[in-house]
Amino acid sequence: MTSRPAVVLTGFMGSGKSTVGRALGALGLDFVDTDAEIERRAGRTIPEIFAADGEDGFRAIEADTVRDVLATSRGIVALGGGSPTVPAIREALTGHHVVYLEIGPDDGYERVSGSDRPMLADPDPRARYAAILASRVDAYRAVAAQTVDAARPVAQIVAEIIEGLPNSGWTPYRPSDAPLQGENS
Ligand SMILES: Nc1ncnc2c1ncn2[C@@H]1O[C@H](COP(=O)(O)OP(=O)(O)O)[C@@H](O)[C@H]1O
Ligand SMILES: O=C(O)C1=C[C@@H](OP(=O)(O)O)[C@@H](O)[C@H](O)C1
Ligand SMILES: [Mg+2]
Repeated sequence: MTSRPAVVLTGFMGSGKSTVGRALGALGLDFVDTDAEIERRAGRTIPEIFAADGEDGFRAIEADTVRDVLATSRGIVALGGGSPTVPAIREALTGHHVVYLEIGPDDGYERVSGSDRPMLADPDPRARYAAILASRVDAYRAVAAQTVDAARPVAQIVAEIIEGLPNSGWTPYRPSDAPLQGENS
């Protein structure tokens, strides 16, 4: 049993951190989405937190929550897209198996357009999406141990992440691992 999360997912909004994290977790580990954990702790939605406390207020809650989750999770953790921009979170990510789900501005925007993500509340959300993504790419790469092309089906992304796990990492349960009846007789 590792003493850390098996996988920590980073990447921009729409790269599929929450979706891929859930799919990885379904293979046999706990899954924590730090945004969901923020909402649970605050008793407010992320748009409500941004509206009341601004982005700085949200980042402060995010820093506390992510640090706690990294210290306690032994499973799959999906971060919010802005986590690697927060110095305290970057520091806390040191030594973790961080996987960067890489998505381009067109593919990524198609997935989140029309959502209520507060960072995209702008008269030109497509341009804002591209601008924030460009400003964060270096931060994602800096924290990542593995980079995966996220513009592909979820099953392929999951398979590539499993292949990239360090030896000491989690070995997912696959039904094909189970001995066939009568195999050893
Ligand atoms: N690999 C994928 N292929 C197609 N659609 C995807 C993929 N990954 C995520 N999505 C869809 O994109 C949207 C955003 O995904 P989500 O997991 O919330 O991203 P993130 O947590 O990185 O912001 C969701 O509607 C989800 O179903
Ligand atoms: O990129 C960002 O700054 C944010 C991304 C969101 O998470 P997802 O990346 O899961 O959409 C959420 O944490 C918040 O709205 C801020
Ligand atoms: Mg998410």
